Amino acid sequence: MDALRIRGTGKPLKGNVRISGAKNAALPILCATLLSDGASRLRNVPRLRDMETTSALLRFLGRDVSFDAPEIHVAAGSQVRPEAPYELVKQMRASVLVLGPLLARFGRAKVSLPGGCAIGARPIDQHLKALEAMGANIRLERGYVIAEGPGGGGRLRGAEISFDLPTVTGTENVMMAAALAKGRTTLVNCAREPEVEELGRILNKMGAEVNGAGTDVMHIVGAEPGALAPFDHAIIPDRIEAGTYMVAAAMIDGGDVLLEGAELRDMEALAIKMRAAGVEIASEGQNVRVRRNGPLRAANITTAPHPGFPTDMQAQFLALMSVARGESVISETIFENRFMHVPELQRMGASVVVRGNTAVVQGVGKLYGASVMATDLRASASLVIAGLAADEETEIRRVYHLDRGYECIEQKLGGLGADVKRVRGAEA
Ligand SMILES: CC(=O)N[C@H]1[C@@H](OP(=O)(O)OP(=O)(O)OC[C@H]2O[C@@H](n3ccc(=O)[nH]c3=O)[C@H](O)[C@@H]2O)O[C@H](CO)[C@@H](O)[C@@H]1O
Ligand SMILES: C=C(OP(=O)(O)O)C(=O)O
Repeated sequence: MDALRIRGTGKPLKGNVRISGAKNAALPILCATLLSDGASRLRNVPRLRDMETTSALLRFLGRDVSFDAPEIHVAAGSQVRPEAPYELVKQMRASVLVLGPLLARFGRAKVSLPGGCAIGARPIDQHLKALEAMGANIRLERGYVIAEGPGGGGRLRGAEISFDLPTVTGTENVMMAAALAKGRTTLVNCAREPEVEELGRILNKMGAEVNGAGTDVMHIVGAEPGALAPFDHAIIPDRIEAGTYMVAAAMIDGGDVLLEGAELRDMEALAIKMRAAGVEIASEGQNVRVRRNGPLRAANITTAPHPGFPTDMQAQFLALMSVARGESVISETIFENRFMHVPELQRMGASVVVRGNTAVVQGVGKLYGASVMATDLRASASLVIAGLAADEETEIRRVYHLDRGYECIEQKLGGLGADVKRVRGAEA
């Protein structure tokens, strides 16, 4: 397994970094290609393990996929197998996003339950409840969701659905199902993430009628069977990757980084907290400038669905607060087990106490390089960020988590002056 070695140079990050396309936008959009035949082209796709996994899944389902980053081409193959096996789903929970499109398009789907993961249980009851409201018959058997359209494989019908809580992939799954359902679907209490809005744009490009994507109420009029068209689309920038570099730039006084192609509009909650901590954040044309000039102040955050503070930035912000002046309180309200980075950051000298869903961080003057273990994607990112500001060497093991979500991280950080090396086949 690969590891990353970071030598803390004490020097602030400086320079430009290009932000890649958004992983969490590309995933549902790739699944939306199942709704039509013909050849779709997706541009600005990041070179990530999750994109490889999705390509493998689409191939398994019978699609012809060629992935040559930053483009993916998907075309209909000769046969369809509406089944997502455990082997692929366990590598990436977002594989569950094939459920809605398969069911809507082919009248049936068999998709492995994703199972629990490091950050929480992550049930999919809201996805299933909504599809049932659209007429699907769903049963769980031997770890699989087995779903059929009404009357043993018929067409889903539009419905009125109110989610018990805003779920990102749940909203996306149901949007794709509604895009081919008969009649009109109303979705209430939808997730409002920019990636959901982006999926709405794609479905409209394909010929469905989606209104309100990006707000909490959506109306979708399904297209007739066979009427959705393939698409050509460039993915929006990855706000979580951008946010991660924003935090990295602020770790050491004097940091000055231009995030090329980042969209500040999608990162307001983070930017406000960064400014409260004393970091300058401003749009510069199509880019975002991050500058730290002076001490960092403690700031409290509470994660919340968009437009609130993103849970996917909590670990990185906590790493930042570990070197700020004073006490900050970090509350995680989305996932029940998303402080896995804390014990590793403690090994590096961070002073953090976790009680339930809250972490209280006392900023320290210095972090120390250590051997640490990545446990999930964003936890890994927080360890990288801490390693930048630590003395001597930090070795981060199990970087495969990081490779799910950060394209060329060692090159990108290297371009900003950091000393980061990948060690192939390091001890697990
Ligand atoms: C591929 C992708 O886009 N992943 C993102 C997506 O994950 P994902 O879509 O899995 O996260 P959700 O928005 O569904 O989860 C939000 C909360 O709802 C709960 N829940 C969800 C569905 C359900 O049927 N029942 C239920 O109880 C979850 O356990 C969690 O507590 O949104 C998360 C929250 O912003 C991000 O951290 C992930 O990076
Ligand atoms: C949790 C994440 O991804 P996933 O939903 O694919 O696990 C993430 O992107 O931070």
